Amino acid sequence: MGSSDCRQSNNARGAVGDISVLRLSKSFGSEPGSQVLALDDVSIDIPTGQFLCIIGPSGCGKTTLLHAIAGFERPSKGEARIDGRMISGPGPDRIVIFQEYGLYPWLTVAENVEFGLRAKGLNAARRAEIVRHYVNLVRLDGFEDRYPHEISGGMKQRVSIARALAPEPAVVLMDEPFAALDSLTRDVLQEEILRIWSVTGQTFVLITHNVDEAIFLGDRVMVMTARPGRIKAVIDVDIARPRDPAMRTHDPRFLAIKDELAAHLRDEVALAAA
Ligand SMILES: Nc1ncnc2c1ncn2[C@@H]1O[C@H](COP(=O)(O)OP(=O)(O)OP(=O)(O)O)[C@@H](O)[C@H]1O
Repeated sequence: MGSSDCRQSNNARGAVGDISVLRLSKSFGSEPGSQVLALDDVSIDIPTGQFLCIIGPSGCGKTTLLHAIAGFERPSKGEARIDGRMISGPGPDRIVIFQEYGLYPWLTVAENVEFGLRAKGLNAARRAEIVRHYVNLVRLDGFEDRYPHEISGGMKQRVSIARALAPEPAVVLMDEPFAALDSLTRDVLQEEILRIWSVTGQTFVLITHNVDEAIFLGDRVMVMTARPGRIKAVIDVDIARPRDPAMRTHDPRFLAIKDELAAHLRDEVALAAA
């Protein structure tokens, strides 16, 4: 199965991955005095195939928003929709990739990648074909029979990416997926994720604390305020693709967006710490 086949099969399922968040608020806790307003009146549309990065101070509600889109959290007010349908729980059209790899230690690389396919009613030959494709996509050929404890952290995250993508969800939600990795591995995986996104045509939403990562990856970067999380700014990353990693130090537009983001974040981090 080639990359274009993968994109075709995504389309063939009719899973387009258009997300719409409308006036969404979320509070935690039931006692009036101890309620925490995590998200306040957040609205954003994420069209099919877009790469949106979310950045904001610690505790501002980034994960809560991602979980509302994933269907793990129900909004207190407002709504989130995918392809026009109200999100009321998790579904096969969305997948979350976490910072912790979440691999099954008793399964090999190939078996971990295959795991999400078992519920799809595919025969063993078809599953093996899909596993081969995704193992190749994350460049883990030759490591199919290794167990998680036999591979590096970067490779573990590649496995978790392959496992998440293999069932071909329309939307890929990532919560600081590279935060636990050293900076070199992180740089490599950023390029890998861009390459994968460019061939699959899926909608990607990625939370990060890293301004460079947000600009390098995103079509847009959404900056959130200190809690309660609101949208402070949504900045278009109007830099052509494919993007060269060297742009992070040289490209004037990259550096201008970085300054703009840093200014927004400085204010909010100061508020969060106050
Ligand atoms: N299940 C929960 N019960 C109570 N409070 C919660 C719950 N989940 C999140 N919160 C609170 O909601 C606020 C937002 O949390 P959230 O994890 O979404 O922030 P975040 O921006 O992802 O933070 P970080 O960058 O530190 O990961 C925080 O004050 C957090 O303590």
